[in-house]
Amino acid sequence: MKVAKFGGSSVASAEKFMKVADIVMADQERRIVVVSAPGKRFKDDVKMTDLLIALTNQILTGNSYAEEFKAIIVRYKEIADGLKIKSYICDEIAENLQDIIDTYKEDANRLLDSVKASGEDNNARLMAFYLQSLGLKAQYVNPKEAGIFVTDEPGNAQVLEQSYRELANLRKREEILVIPGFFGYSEQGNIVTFPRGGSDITGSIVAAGVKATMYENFTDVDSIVCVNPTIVEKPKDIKEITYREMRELSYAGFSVFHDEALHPVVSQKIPVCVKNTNNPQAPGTLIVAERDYLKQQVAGIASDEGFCSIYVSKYLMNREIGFGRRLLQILEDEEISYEHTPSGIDDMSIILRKCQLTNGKEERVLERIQKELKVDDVKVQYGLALIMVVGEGMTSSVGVAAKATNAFAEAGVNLELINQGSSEVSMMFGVKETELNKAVQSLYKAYFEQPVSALTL
Ligand SMILES: Nc1ncnc2c1ncn2[C@@H]1O[C@H](COP(=O)(O)OP(=O)(O)O)[C@@H](O)[C@H]1O
Ligand SMILES: N[C@@H](CC(=O)OP(=O)(O)O)C(=O)O
Repeated sequence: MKVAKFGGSSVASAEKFMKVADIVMADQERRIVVVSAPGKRFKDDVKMTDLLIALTNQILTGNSYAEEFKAIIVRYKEIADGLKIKSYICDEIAENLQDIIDTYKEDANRLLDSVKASGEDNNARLMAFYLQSLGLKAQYVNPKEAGIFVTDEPGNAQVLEQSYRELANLRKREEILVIPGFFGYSEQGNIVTFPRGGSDITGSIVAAGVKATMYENFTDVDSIVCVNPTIVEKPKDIKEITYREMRELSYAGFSVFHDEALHPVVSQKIPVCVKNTNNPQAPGTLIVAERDYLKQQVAGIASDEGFCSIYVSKYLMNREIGFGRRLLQILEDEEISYEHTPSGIDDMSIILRKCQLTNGKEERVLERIQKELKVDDVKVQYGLALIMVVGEGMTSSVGVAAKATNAFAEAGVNLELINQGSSEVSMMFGVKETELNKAVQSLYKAYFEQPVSALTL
């Protein structure tokens, strides 16, 4: 049994729905289909989830939401009309959305989560209806009925273990089951969404629950490529990659697959295959437990902008017991999450996304660090980009790090920070945002265009 998840780009229009149906019909093993809300049809299009967020904002600010509501229904209607399926389904979608608004309009968090979830929910109903219209024995299954139970944190759900037991029952069902991605139900009975891009997570949970032989993740590219394709032209495809490598790369910038979508399938070693809805014959990228890394130690180079660093220095910091804890406590008090904390004898830096320091948090944090920790210096440096070089073979190989530093030197890029050691499969580098492209291009050349020369220990 295979679980096939179709991302927003694969269900964005009637034409894409038809491709999905062909893919489902081409393999009898594809028994469970997980769908996202309609995504972008062209570069500047707006995803359904963003339309739904805009609708919620209008409601919460007390403004008229008629226009936003209409735009949502029009998107579904265009799909339904293109598929020549009965238009009453769109009336049902409109009623369902209005019900959600009326029920939750006094509770901002619940309203937002329920409205966002309706994007996938209504799309799954539409998909099931379409597959039925083609004569397939297909059935929409709500996540509550399927048994997807999650923590009660709006917009940030995590799966509860009991879900896997419940989901196992789906194996007995004979129909093609269509499940909406992106949300589950809390034990309190609330609809709760995963973080953005979370339909990948639903697909993985369902695959683990039914003990699928394969989790197929359909998107709009033939395979995952080893570096951001907007920085390097036509980079190499990744044919095979391990769960650990993929998680690191996803977290550090490969937005094609959600980093939290690996954990559920890892313990059962269910292979994940990322494939193209527009070219399903292409083999795609296989994500597995182990790979032969001797031929290619580095699997990929991920990068992302928008970071900053809080630099703190104090003479004899190393001897001050509890300094690190008190520093991080200040961040915790402000609900700031950080990424890395490289440190020296008298210095420590905290690397975080710059969006974490908005709404006066920067001023408050700096003041408290200065006052409570009596530091010699504290400052924030903006414009930082992080690059993550990831590969299973790296820690057991000589010369992999040297290749990176040589590549930075050749590109004339100054390294702001290096962090290696905590992770067995990655090395992290910080550079100025303005130097990011040069740095990544040079690293790509070093790791993917030159013959493997590192010695294996
Ligand atoms: N390393 C990468 N390899 C392939 N695609 C990538 C990579 N990094 C980012 N992407 C982008 O991810 C997109 C697919 O992800 P996403 O838009 O979330 O798809 P979906 O709508 O199917 O969920 C691709 O179109 C591509 O632009
Ligand atoms: N629709 C949600 C969830 C999701 O996974 O979407 P996509 O498959 O388009 O990444 C979002 O936009 O975040």
